This record gives sequence, structure tokens and C-alpha cells, in this order.
Amino acid sequence: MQKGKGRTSRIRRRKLCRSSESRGVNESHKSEFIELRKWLKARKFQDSNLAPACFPGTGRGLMSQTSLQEGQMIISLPESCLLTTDTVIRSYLGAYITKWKPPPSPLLALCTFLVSEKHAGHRSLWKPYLEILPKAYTCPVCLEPEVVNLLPKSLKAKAEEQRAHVQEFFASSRDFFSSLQPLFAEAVDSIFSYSALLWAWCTVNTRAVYLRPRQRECLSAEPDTCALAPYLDLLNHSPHVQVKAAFNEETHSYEIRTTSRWRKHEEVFICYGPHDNQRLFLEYGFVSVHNPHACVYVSREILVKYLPSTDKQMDKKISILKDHGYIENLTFGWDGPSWRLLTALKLLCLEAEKFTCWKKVLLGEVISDTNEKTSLDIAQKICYYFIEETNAVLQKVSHMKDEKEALINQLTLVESLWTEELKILRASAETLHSLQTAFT
Ligand SMILES: C[S@@+](CC[C@H](N)C(=O)[O-])C[C@H]1O[C@@H](n2cnc3c(N)ncnc32)[C@H](O)[C@@H]1O
Repeated sequence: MQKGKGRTSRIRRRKLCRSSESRGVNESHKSEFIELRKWLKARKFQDSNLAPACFPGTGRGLMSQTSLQEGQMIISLPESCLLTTDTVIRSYLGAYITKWKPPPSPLLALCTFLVSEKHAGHRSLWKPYLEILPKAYTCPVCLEPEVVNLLPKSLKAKAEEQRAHVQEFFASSRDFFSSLQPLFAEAVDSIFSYSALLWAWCTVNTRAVYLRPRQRECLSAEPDTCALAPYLDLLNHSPHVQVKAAFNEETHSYEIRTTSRWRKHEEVFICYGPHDNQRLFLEYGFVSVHNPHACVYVSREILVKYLPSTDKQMDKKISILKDHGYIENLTFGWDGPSWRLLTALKLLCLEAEKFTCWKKVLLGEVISDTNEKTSLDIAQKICYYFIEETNAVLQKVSHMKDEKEALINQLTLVESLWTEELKILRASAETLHSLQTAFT
């Protein structure tokens, strides 16, 4: 589906944006944000052009208090506000980290600090920041297994890997947590529980900004690139904006400049990266509507399912695709099947007598009308199969939403992922239809 590029459609889009964004409700009067501002001010943060607000589409985010021009700084957070491994090593945890062998990872250092400070409650110097952090997250590792079961196959596999990874992170950190017992009156097992570590892991993974890698002897060799950036981490993602974000060594601040313009009271976004929806779901626990990078993945099994089982060259063709990296990242997008998917299909559909032309296929050459037509037909069959499958899952999700009220938020998130996939598949089916008419 191509977005309109004309003046009328630009105006329509702007109006749509304005009407939804103007409904953001300013939340800067809330006590937690008043406390956070005081805390930031004490650490030399100068008032920004932004205010916390709640938006109907994206939830909590930051709203412009004034119009912002292209290239303007939208936020500059002094180093003293950043929570990095330096913060942790300078803290009461430092001596324990330095002593521990093998050295803990930078991620473990950050997570340990978060859990410990959260446990400290009103005694924590970081309390105003901890208070505004989400109590729970929606990354797949936090979802109920029956909800994970509803995810697209490739995402479900990654969700399970994520769960296994966090479980292993917990299991392998327990001895280190035990070494911290002298710091606490309560048993460390009750403080550094799986759910506490999961919360900290999600906090770092969904909110940290990137810093230039540093290396410290008392930490393991894994990249030490994460910093938590209070207030700045209230900025939501939009795939449609561009920003320049980095730590400025001269001003000793983490700075974000926008390359877009923002009107007063609009939600200000940054871009977390050109991620598709499955990646946004996996890493950040949300789905972006009308995401231009969104796509539907076609697995090898589905690809092969629609090809003639009588093709004697099939195994050879598959191994050529594998050798040339064409067996993964085959997708349907808003503009139809990706070039990679069509190329893979063209190679798989090569007539026996044309098999020697396989290199030309990979170079994008047209081999024959028959080959072009057959590959489009198969792409369409796969697309229709996905549309049916998506509709079936959406129906199932809808039933579950009626029956399992406790899971409604998780199910709604999964529903939004499949709904976006359905829109992509329908757009792809239309594109395929018009491509096919060229051969009739
Ligand atoms: C860096 S935080 C942004 C602030 C966050 N909304 C908050 O209230 O703390 C990243 C998280 O915000 C949410 N988020 C970011 N962009 C979003 C968007 N476009 N739509 C919905 N949720 C979004 C996701 O939960 C994500 O994990």
C-alpha cells in the first residue's frame, strides 16, 4: 500500500495527526513528575521544552510545550542524571562487584542496582526516577505462555529464546546476589527474586540509551553501552521521525536534536530504529500502527509447501538459496512481496531445462514469462494462506478476550500485531493481483 504523496493527502495526514495528538493530557502536575523535576533540577537539568502527558494512541509520552524547529535540541540531560555502570561502581555495590569473579556483566551491574534501589524505597537517591518506571512490562518474556502461543511462529520462537535467556541470566546471577547479603537485613533471595530481576532486565532493555562502549576491568567483556536516562526515556517511538541522539563529550550531556518540526502540544517522538513490528514487540513490548518497516515473514516450510513436490531439483534449489542467504528474511510488506521473496520463488519455480540459469535469477534477470507467472501465483497462494491463518488467529484472540479478562491487555497487544499483519497481507494481495494481470 503506497501512501499518498500529494498535497491533499499531506494535509489529510497532518489533520489526522493533529486531531489525535491534541488529545494528549498534560501530566506534569502529578506528584511523581513534580518530584522528578525537582530531582533533575538538583542534578543541573535545565527545564526542557517537553512535558509528560498521556496520549490516546501511545500512552505516556512527552508533549511539546512550544513549537520546535528542525535541528533544535529537544532535550539535554546532564551526565549526573544518567544511570550507568559508573553510577553502580561508585555506589555501595562497587566493592562487591570488584571482588566478584568472574566479573559480572555490565547488564547485571545495572539490574542489581535497580533491584537494590527499588528495595531501598524512600531511602534511595534514585526514588523519584524509580517511581515513574513502569511496574510491569509487556515484552514477550512477561507474557503468559498461552498468549505467547498466539504469536506468529518466528516471533514465538524468539519469545521463547528471550524467556530462556532471562531465566539463565537469573540462574547464573544467584551466587553473585548471595554475595551481597551483608548489605541487606532481609534474605537476598527475597529481594533479588526472578520477578525483581525480570523487571530490572525489562527496564534496561526497553528504556536504556546507547553510549559509546567502555571497558572496565571489574566488569565482564560484554559491551558496556547502556545508560538509563530519566525523563528522556519518556519519549515514545515513531518510525516516521529522525533524530540525532548521542552523548556530547564537550557538554557532558546526552543530547537529542530533532530533524522534524513539532507544533505546540504535539507528542514528540524519537525513532528507536527502523524496526519491524515483530522486533518492536520483542524488544519493547509494543506494536507501531502503519509502521512502514512492518512485514510478514515467510518461513522455509511455508515456501516449500506451495511448490510442486515432484520437482527433482528442489533440494538443489533450496541449498542454492541457503548458500546465497535467500532462505531467511523473505517477507510480504506494504508494497507486496519483497524482492528477496520473489527472487527465491523464481529460483524455486525454475523449469527443469532452465535450471542452469539460476545465477541470472539471483541477479534479477527475467528468465521466462512462465517463471514470472508461476512465482507470482505461488506468492499469491502463500499470501491467501496467511490471510486465512491471520483471520483464524484474530478470531481465537477475540474469543479469548471474552473469556479471559485478566489477559485482556496482553491479548489486545497480540491482536494489534496480527491486525497490522492482516493489513499488510491485504495490501500485498492487491499488489500481486495487479502484477498478475500483466500476464493475462
Ligand atoms: C523508552 S519508553 C517510552 C516511555 C513510556 N511510554 C513510558 O510511559 O514510560 C519505551 C516504552 O514505551 C512504549 N512505547 C514507545 N513507543 C510507543 C508507541 N509508539 N506506541 C505505544 N507504546 C510505545 C513501549 O512500552 C516501550 O517499551
